Amino acid sequence: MPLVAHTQLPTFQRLKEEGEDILNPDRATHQHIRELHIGFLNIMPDAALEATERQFFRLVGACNQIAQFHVHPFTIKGLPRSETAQAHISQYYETFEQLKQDGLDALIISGANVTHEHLQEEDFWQPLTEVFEWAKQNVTSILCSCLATHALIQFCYGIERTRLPTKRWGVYSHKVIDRKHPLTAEINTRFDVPHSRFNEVFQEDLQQHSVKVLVTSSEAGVHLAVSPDGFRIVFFQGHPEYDDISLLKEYKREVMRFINLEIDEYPPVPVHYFNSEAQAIFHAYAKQVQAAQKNQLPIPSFPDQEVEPFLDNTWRDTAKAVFNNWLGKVYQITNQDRRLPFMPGVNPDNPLDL
Ligand SMILES: CC(C)(COP(=O)(O)OP(=O)(O)OC[C@H]1O[C@@H](n2cnc3c(N)ncnc32)[C@H](O)[C@@H]1OP(=O)(O)O)[C@@H](O)C(=O)NCCC(=O)NCCSC(=O)CCC(=O)O
Ligand SMILES: N[C@@H](CCO)C(=O)O
Repeated sequence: MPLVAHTQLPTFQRLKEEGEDILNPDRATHQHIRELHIGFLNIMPDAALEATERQFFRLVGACNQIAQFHVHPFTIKGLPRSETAQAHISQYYETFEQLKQDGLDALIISGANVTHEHLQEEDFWQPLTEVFEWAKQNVTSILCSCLATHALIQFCYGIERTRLPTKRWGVYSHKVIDRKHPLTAEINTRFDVPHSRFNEVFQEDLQQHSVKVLVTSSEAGVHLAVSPDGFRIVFFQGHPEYDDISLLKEYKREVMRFINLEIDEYPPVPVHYFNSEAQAIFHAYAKQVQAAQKNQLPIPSFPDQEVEPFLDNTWRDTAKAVFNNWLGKVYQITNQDRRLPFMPGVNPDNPLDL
């Protein structure tokens, strides 16, 4: 929540010049205080459906303890769903139709699993672009994670993602390259983010289309970027929402695929994620698995519980800070009527007046 410049203290002016959010007393007394309504389009596969819900709800809830947030989960057609997942959706999710009528201040779109070579061949492509088309006109800002980022970058700017020779998988160090942008204001200038993807969109391609790149990693590429208007679409290529154990679960899935003879090579570990103790445990486990296979003995169970105490979360604080900046800015410019994206006087082509 922004500071109110309730006196002439020079610090207010100085901070304002540095880009800090400072409200003048008149604006502060006339602000229409209300709750924020955030849509959450969950397109993750069944196994991660509820974990992903928790991750994004947690980020929204934990980023700011003062404002009130209503998060509205919904999904789209074109994704395979088990009976259990479908029952969960039917019981607890809202419909896009209803949300269109009620209005949203912000929209989060999760990552997804893909099965086709080109994103436009996925069954969920058309429904996803329908949500996006509506949100672009009616929602103050849309935040996309990983696959949603790839899909919307393709849809908006015609940039197709590129398949990487090996999966980008691990926890990577990042640097803020635009320290003036309100999304990166007052956050750590170097911080970690998990990535988990076979594909990438590149900084030069984004910049050629005037997409503003804010945070990059020398090893993992772009993490955070915004649409040319500076705010209306926020792109995350990494997964700042991941739990401490999310990459461990993905690693376990890959090892299980090896054990079940679905892949030929024992999977590599996600990089910069396991410390030396955890790596030693997994190194020993890989040897045990391969020896058991060779000698046709029972496969020892995966040592996840042994490893869990060694896992660190080195990304969540910054993830919360970015979310807080994002939702704070949404609040400052959204209309009192939640069906309208902007207050009077806000320029949709440059809503933050950058
Ligand atoms: C890795 C798995 C398969 C693990 O799921 P499993 O059901 O096997 O897990 P499990 O070991 O049986 O454990 C079940 C418990 O763990 C929780 N759990 C499951 N997945 C979790 C996760 N990712 N993070 C944290 N917790 C998780 C469950 O809610 C459940 O908790 P309770 O028991 O407490 O209820 C899943 O998480 C998954 O499918 N992840 C999504 C991977 C993915 O498709 N990502 C795409 C995004 S990547 C992208 O968008 C770009 C794609 C690209 O470009 O390549
Ligand atoms: N953007 C509004 C808050 C939401 O009603 C204001 O600043 O008055």
